[in-house]
Amino acid sequence: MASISGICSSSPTLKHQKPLLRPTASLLRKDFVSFPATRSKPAVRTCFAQSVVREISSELTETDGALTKEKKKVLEKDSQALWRRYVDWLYQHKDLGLYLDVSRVGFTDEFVEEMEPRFQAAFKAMEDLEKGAIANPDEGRMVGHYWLRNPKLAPNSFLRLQIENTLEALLKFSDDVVSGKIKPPSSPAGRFTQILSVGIGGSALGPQFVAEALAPDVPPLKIRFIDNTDPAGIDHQIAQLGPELSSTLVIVISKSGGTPETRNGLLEVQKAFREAGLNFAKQGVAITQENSLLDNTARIEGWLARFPMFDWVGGRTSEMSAVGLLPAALQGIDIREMLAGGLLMDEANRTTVVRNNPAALLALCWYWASDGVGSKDMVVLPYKDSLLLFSRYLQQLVMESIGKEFDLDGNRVNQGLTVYGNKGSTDQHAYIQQLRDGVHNFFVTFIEVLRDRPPGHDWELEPGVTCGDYLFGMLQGTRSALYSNDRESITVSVQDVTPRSVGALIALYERAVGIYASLVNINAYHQPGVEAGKKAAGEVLALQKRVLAVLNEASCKEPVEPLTLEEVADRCHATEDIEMIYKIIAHMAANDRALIAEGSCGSPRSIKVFLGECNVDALYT
Ligand SMILES: O=P(O)(O)OC[C@H]1O[C@](O)(CO)[C@@H](O)[C@@H]1O
Repeated sequence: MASISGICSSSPTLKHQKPLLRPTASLLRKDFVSFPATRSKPAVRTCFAQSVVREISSELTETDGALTKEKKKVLEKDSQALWRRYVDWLYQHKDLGLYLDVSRVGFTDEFVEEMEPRFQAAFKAMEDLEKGAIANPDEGRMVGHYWLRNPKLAPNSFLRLQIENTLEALLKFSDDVVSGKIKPPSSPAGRFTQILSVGIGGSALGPQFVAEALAPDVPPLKIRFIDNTDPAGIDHQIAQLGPELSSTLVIVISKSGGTPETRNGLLEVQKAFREAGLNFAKQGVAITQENSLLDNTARIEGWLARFPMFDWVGGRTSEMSAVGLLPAALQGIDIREMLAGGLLMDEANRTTVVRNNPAALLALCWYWASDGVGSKDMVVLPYKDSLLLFSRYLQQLVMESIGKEFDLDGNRVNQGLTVYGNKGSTDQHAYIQQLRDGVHNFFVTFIEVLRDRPPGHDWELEPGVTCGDYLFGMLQGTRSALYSNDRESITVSVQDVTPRSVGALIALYERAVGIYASLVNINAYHQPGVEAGKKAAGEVLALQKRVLAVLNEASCKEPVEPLTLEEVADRCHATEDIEMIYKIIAHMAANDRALIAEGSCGSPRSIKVFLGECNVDALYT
């Protein structure tokens, strides 16, 4: 007898598949009648390059020496043309100290002109959204994250007061926790020292990004995250807390209040509290929609505090709601400054002049670079360690918003914009080789931070050069190297990583996503595709329960009746799910679930399986 220790058979090697041709892309182009086929970006960019090439060929008639000289002259001309483009298109927000350089994206004036009606429609849609239109038609919801930083914009005084009161309440709660006025019941520390945030997706990514970007080196409360239903990951977080569990404020975040991963995280943490003899309720905080399962649990169990997540704020745009603001405030981050940065950026994004509207400029570049169908990926490269998680945060914001099967008119479009990235210059030693020389399927967004270190801390590690100068040089060098090989890039520059600039960056991308969604005519604010995976996961767990019941029945027989996989599937009335049944059994066997299998795990057909013990009670339930 052998217990199966996992899925032993090697999975079939996936044949390399050619990327799907994009019927939708050509469809879209056809639909877009004002867009002649000649619009194609490579042609236009060649055009820009060709003017230089023409100059080269007319001048390269001399000897080798003269040729070199002429080449140099031409290169200067090229750089001057680039410089003109840089200056012409550079966007600057003076108050925020934020710059947006789109000069290394090759859109033409004609393209901008042709896109103008679409932009005006997008601006109008955004205006309506801010006034409270049902901008998420599938879910019949308003979309109000812009009101969070300017409650006066909310369409009625009830919503305005909800926002203002929540902000006041969470600031007061945070002050009381940090000052020790609100304290854990049985901690030797006498005050909360740690936060354990339990949440997933939009209920984790914003707080994670902001903590990494802005938390001081010695925050009043340190933060950790449980953002998965991986038991080993959860154990690790709890183990790392050790005795400080008694001074840990557990913030459970879930808009719906019913996300399984978050529920599991909560149950695991509550178990750890019980085992440590601690009263979870006195250390638990819920951030969720009113009357959700989580809200009701927290209310009935008498948790320390509850804060609302509003119906009209989506998970991926919730960083400036209680979801992001409470953990940030508890870490000593100035959340009013974050909101101020968001507000200033929102104001800038309300102009209907594309070249003066930073979010529209981003959307313009995305459309140009990816042909409005996601034909190229967006690589996000912040050259600053503290912005490491910005790319991961943007991944959800952009991909969950833009990745849609249908457009607003019900046409199948399979839209998307793939986002990935990590940080520079680290990634120069990982995948930038491919970006420069390999498959041309991306455009880059550099995030540049001008300030290297706080004033007074810098030093020259070689004459005239600091460590930060190297980082700067790496960014500029990579930007140039990519451009010289026809790879497009956007550069967003901020003076420093501050609550204000981070708030502005979040607001910039939230708006860019909204505008881009309008340009490609999709609903950015729902996520129907995620439901399919959740539903399928639920079905797997339901099948597992049936498998266990069948095995239990056979194992309670005298003598025990080992079953083949076919027999299990048959008795579960799930012959079509035999592969899944094999996987369920293999997974249970790998986890000491009193399951015994005979046969070779490499040949599933030979396996016979039964339970190590019979649960008589379960037979009759
Ligand atoms: O906050 P909730 O309801 O737990 O949802 C978590 C995440 O799950 C999703 O609904 C789907 O991934 C995201 O949109 C959301 O941010």
